[in-house]
Amino acid sequence: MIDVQNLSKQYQIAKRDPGLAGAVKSLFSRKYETKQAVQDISFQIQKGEMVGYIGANGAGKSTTIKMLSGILTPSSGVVRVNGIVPYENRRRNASQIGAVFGQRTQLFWDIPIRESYHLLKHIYQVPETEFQQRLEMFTDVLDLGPLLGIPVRQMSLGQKMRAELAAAFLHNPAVVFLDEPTIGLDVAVKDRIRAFIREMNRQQETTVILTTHDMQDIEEICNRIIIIDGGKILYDGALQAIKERFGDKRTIHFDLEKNDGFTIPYALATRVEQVVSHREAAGKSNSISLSFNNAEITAAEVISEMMQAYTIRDLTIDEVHIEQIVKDIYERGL
Ligand SMILES: Nc1ncnc2c1ncn2[C@@H]1O[C@H](COP(=O)(O)OP(=O)(O)OP(=O)(O)O)[C@@H](O)[C@H]1O
Repeated sequence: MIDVQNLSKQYQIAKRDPGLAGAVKSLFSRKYETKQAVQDISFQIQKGEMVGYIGANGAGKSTTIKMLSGILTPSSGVVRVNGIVPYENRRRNASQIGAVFGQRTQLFWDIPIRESYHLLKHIYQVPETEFQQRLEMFTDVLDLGPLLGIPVRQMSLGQKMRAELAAAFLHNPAVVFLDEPTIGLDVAVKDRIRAFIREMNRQQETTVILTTHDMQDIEEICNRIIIIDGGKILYDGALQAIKERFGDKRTIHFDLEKNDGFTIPYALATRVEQVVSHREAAGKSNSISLSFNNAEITAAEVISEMMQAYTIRDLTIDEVHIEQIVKDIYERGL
């Protein structure tokens, strides 16, 4: 379905000296520097796969997706989506792909979304009965009923995102690119969106490429992940395999009675690491999170040592999250 071979993309960035003098100088002689955004990546994605394309900010995710959707032309390498070279056949490629790009909308801003859907039906030449069936199913799964008569302009972020997803799938594309489809949404809307994506994949075998920083999205939707860093592929494989490989990682969150100058108990010092979890980040000052490898030390041992050194009010043990795994890979390599 998707074939990417030795794909690279460099951007030319105009360089300018600071200040007014620099601005004037740049009018006469421009200097450029090259930014290597994507560097010699290759992968194949089969029909019906749901792949998480993940990496830190600036890793090269959007650049790759833009090349797959035909918005950008690669500097070198080959891309084929269903046999089509996207940037050479943008129109043909557009009919077989759907996309949701974070904050951007493909719906008409000022007209009720029902009308936008009808326009998309004409643009993509979707037969009437198929259109009606699909719209009915989308309305049901995405709870669009109360929104059909409203323009995007008047919608909340969660409502807009549901409307966008329906638009992306309306012409039953073979491949859908989803860029942060659940960002900033509440848990109920996230659930609905994830269920919708899974349902479309189940019914239509839609191939889905998902870029997200939300690891829950990945865990609930994808069975394969590609991790990109500095424009290069760091890992490409089953989500489960990487979880098993790094699955010995555990984190325990302790709620301490007092926390004036916490230090890791001596017996644990070389085997556990203090990490900043969302609790500490949220300012829960008596919270301490310790991360360790279960193959080196058991949770029971960590808890026992902590209980000897501190008065503990409560504790929770975290499951292995792919987010932590990815962070580890970034920091320490595979
Ligand atoms: N139009 C552009 N001109 C110059 N450099 C660019 C351009 N677009 C992206 N870059 C650079 O290329 C690199 C990869 O950017 P890209 O947008 O693909 O990253 P990303 O993984 O999608 O990041 P994010 O998670 O922040 O969206 C970054 O260093 C970025 O600064």
